[in-house]
Amino acid sequence: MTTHVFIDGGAGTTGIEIAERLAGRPELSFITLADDQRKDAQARRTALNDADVVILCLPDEAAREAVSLIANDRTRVIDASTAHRVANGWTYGFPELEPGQREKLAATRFVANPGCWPTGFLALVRPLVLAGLLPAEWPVTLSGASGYSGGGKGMIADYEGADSAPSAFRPYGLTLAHKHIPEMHRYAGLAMAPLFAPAVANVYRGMLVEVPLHLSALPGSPSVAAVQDVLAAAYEGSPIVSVATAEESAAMSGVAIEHVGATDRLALFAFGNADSGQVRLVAALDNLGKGAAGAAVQNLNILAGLPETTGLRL
Ligand SMILES: NC(=O)C1=CN([C@@H]2O[C@H](COP(=O)(O)OP(=O)(O)OC[C@H]3O[C@@H](n4cnc5c(N)ncnc54)[C@H](OP(=O)(O)O)[C@@H]3O)[C@@H](O)[C@H]2O)C=CC1
Ligand SMILES: CC(=O)N[C@@H](CCC(=O)OP(=O)(O)O)C(=O)O
Repeated sequence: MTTHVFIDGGAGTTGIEIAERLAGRPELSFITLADDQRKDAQARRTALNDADVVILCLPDEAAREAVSLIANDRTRVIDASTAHRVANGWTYGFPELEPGQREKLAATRFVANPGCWPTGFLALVRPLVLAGLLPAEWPVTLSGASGYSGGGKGMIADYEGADSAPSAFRPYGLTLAHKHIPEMHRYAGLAMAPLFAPAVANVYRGMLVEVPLHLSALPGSPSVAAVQDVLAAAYEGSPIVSVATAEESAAMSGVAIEHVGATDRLALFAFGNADSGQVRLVAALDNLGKGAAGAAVQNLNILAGLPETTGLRL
């Protein structure tokens, strides 16, 4: 059976990446709009209602509008924006979040694709909370750097425009109220919202997310090896998420923002020091891969009952 797919916002950075991943898949057919129709509400309404699955690659307001234009009880939605990530009636599109999440996604009509930063953060922190190694009450901080394509067409123009003079490394989110905090707070299962210190780097794509922890101050003073074991067990057998072994991490002198390249992989590390009882948890991903388009395609596969990695760049 053919699944009819409409990518609303298909001319944008994430939409183009998704279309590239879906091209040539015989089990899918695509509804497309001419360039002069892609922001026309009537044309979008028709496409949104004709599709079996729509993937929204739009600013938040346009994503909310798209959902309001759906007037049937059949079309399923994968929203790449921030609009519905903590909204009632939506299922968070991170299948690796915890046991059972994949099954919830397979059964839902409305999927909220995670933000790129939360993807790295939740992959590192959620298993530790579930295992009881990190108490829910613990104050957690994350920092990191993103490629500038994370800011979509607008930020790409800022970095690549003829008159632009981009900074090599630029911390932002300085009001400590970044739009990704609510989803990180909720889905990590933390009592306190994490303190988030993001930065944008002068590279097109790629992302590093880091969570430092004083293990010696945690209840029971868990070892670096215990952290490593929990992460390895959480993603054992995953074709997408990898956890470097202690030996692999010990042999590394750094992690590049380009570590996974333009793929849909998510690579996790626990760099620790047993003497100091400290660990730096690091996630490396492509903000446009597992951070956006790869996750949307993974979710589409789950909704359609297809092998989860079909079309992914691994
Ligand atoms: N870039 C990333 O790394 C990630 C992005 N996301 C999210 O995905 C969504 C898309 O982001 P991104 O692709 O980066 O953004 P872009 O700015 O690159 O693309 C957005 C697209 O939406 C189009 N658009 C805007 N308003 C409307 C409308 N009313 N009707 C139809 N089309 C419209 C734009 O048109 P036009 O071309 O004319 O401007 C553009 O093509 C956002 O919500 C973003 O936050 C999520 C995770 C990561
Ligand atoms: C570098 C940069 O600006 N990145 C974006 C996040 C991109 C992303 O994850 O998209 P959503 O906006 O859909 O969550 C930001 O921090 O707002």
